[in-house]
Amino acid sequence: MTGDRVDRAPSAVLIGFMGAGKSTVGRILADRLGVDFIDTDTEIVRTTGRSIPDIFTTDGPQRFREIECDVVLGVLRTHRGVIALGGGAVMTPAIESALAGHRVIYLRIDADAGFARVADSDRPLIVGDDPQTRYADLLAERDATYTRAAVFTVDAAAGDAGTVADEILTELAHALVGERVGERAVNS
Ligand SMILES: Nc1ncnc2c1ncn2[C@@H]1O[C@H](COP(=O)(O)OP(=O)(O)OP(=O)(O)O)[C@@H](O)[C@H]1O
Ligand SMILES: O=C(O)C1=C[C@@H](O)[C@@H](O)[C@H](O)C1
Ligand SMILES: [Mg+2]
Repeated sequence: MTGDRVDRAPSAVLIGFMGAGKSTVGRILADRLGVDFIDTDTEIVRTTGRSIPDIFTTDGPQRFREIECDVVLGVLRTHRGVIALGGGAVMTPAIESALAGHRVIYLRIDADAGFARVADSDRPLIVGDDPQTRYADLLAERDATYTRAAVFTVDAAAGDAGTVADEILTELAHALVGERVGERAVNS
């Protein structure tokens, strides 16, 4: 990354499956870095004036992904703080491509721990018959994409949300040193 790139990029982008803690940890991370936090799911609700379950059930998953893509690409262009992406955002190829070169962090959760965190929620992809199997299948389908899109992976069940945020801070410090070394090599 050049110096200009670092100045204009978000500080960090959190990705991972439903319940990994992107929204919760992202807010703490932003606070500790002293930067703003934005959650693209919240941004979708704010800009459409509708709930995510409503968009999914009324307009369908494809329309949700189109809205999500517009929101995420816009946020990546303009936000300088920490960004938490919706759990399925990276599965849209245009979003995965747009993440290249950013400090993308995969919060990895296993299926049992992750499902326990979201079982009582209204997340539209885990309603209906046998949501636990659906959760595990979808996570297995997506894991390789999350891993590929990320600069590093953090265990989302390493401790409470503050502990996970601290893990990320440690890894980010290493990544930043790598970026600075890369910059010096480019500029020398
Ligand atoms: N490290 C943690 N330990 C225990 N519980 C956690 C941890 N991180 C998050 N949680 C809890 O798990 C639940 C889901 O967290 P959160 O909404 O942040 O996940 P998410 O990754 O943003 O999910 P989604 O993709 O659906 O937006 C919340 O109740 C949150 O308090
Ligand atoms: O994993 C997913 O596909 C989703 C996760 C949530 O963050 C929301 O973006 C929505 O419920 C879809
Ligand atoms: Mg979230």
